Amino acid sequence: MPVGLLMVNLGSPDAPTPEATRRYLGQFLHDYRVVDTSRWIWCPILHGVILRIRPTRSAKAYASIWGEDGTEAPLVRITRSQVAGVQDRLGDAVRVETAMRYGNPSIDAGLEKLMAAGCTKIAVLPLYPQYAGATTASVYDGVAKALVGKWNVPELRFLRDYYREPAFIGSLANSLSDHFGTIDWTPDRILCSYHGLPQTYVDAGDPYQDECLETTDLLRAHTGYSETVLQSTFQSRFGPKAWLQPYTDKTLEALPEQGIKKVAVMMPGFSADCLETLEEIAIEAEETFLEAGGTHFTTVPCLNDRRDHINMLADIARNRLLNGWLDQGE
Ligand SMILES: C=CC1=C(C)c2cc3[nH]c(cc4nc(cc5[nH]c(cc1n2)c(C)c5CCC(=O)O)C(CCC(=O)O)=C4C)c(C)c3C=C
Ligand SMILES: [Fe+2]
Ligand SMILES: [Fe+2]
Repeated sequence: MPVGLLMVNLGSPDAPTPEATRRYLGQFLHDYRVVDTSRWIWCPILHGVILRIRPTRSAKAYASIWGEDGTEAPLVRITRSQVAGVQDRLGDAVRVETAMRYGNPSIDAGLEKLMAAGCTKIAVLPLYPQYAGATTASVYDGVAKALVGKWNVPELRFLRDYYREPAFIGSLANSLSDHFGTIDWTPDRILCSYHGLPQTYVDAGDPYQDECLETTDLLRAHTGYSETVLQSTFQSRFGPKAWLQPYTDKTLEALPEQGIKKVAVMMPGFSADCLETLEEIAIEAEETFLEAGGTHFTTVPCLNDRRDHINMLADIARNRLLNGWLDQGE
């Protein structure tokens, strides 16, 4: 019997339409790990305002980045490619499946496939380098929920984070130098832009901010870039509360005034390109920076299906999740 590996990312709408985006956002924004406000307060806001307005706006943004073939969102397509690469490296003893925390292919469907293939041991690899309650822990919840009511639950292992892996930091550094090989100018500043989180979540004990800042420290140590050149910022603010700072958009607006006119943005918290990297940064943030007086802007692609990234994911699956399981002749 093979052992199972479920690789999980956040998820996207099934299509870049307001209806599909409403379904996806409705599932996403009902997750307590994502929005912890009392449902007496949150549900009227969510159903009465957000799910009426945001799906149309978000669907337009999704349409601007949806692939040429139009079948799947970039995040889902890239995750499938990562899964195929990891499957290739791990061989037949491991059955690897793709899952999304929200939308499709769902965690329920991924686990069903693995169990139907006879996997009684399943490892879960959330594709988030840094832990956050809103992402990694939510995957734990999604897996637990999918097993409610099952008589025969598999043996389970989860990966919590992998930002400290030298091969992860090495892949980020390689992706940066590969990308710089494609442009004919040198950035004055490189932003490491991480998805934000409400400040209250971090105050309550979420270690996400520390793990992001440590990722940038490790990358500085690896590349030799100074604190002034390689800087951490936080993007994708949602709602009126304070989120982790400095904000990426505000930083980009302010940099040209300080004489910093050539900027590169990389996103070491995203394992695959998605709406937040391809639209918010590569389209919106570039526009913000150039309008504020910047002259050169470039977005470094996420690690996606780069060979060093896939090798790293296969290695951490083998060494930190599947260790011991593969030797048992299962
Ligand atoms: C990488 C880590 C992520 C964290 C941490 C995270 C927290 C978080 N996100 C929202 C709200 C939204 N995020 C949205 C998209 C989105 N978020 C992540 C990753 C993290 N989110 C990814 C990879 C994506 C892209 C999905 C895609 O289909 O490409 C969206 C939806 C898009 C939109 O309408 O703008 C929302 C909403 C909150 C509230 C939160 C922390 C509490
Ligand atoms: Fe609701
Ligand atoms: Fe998000």
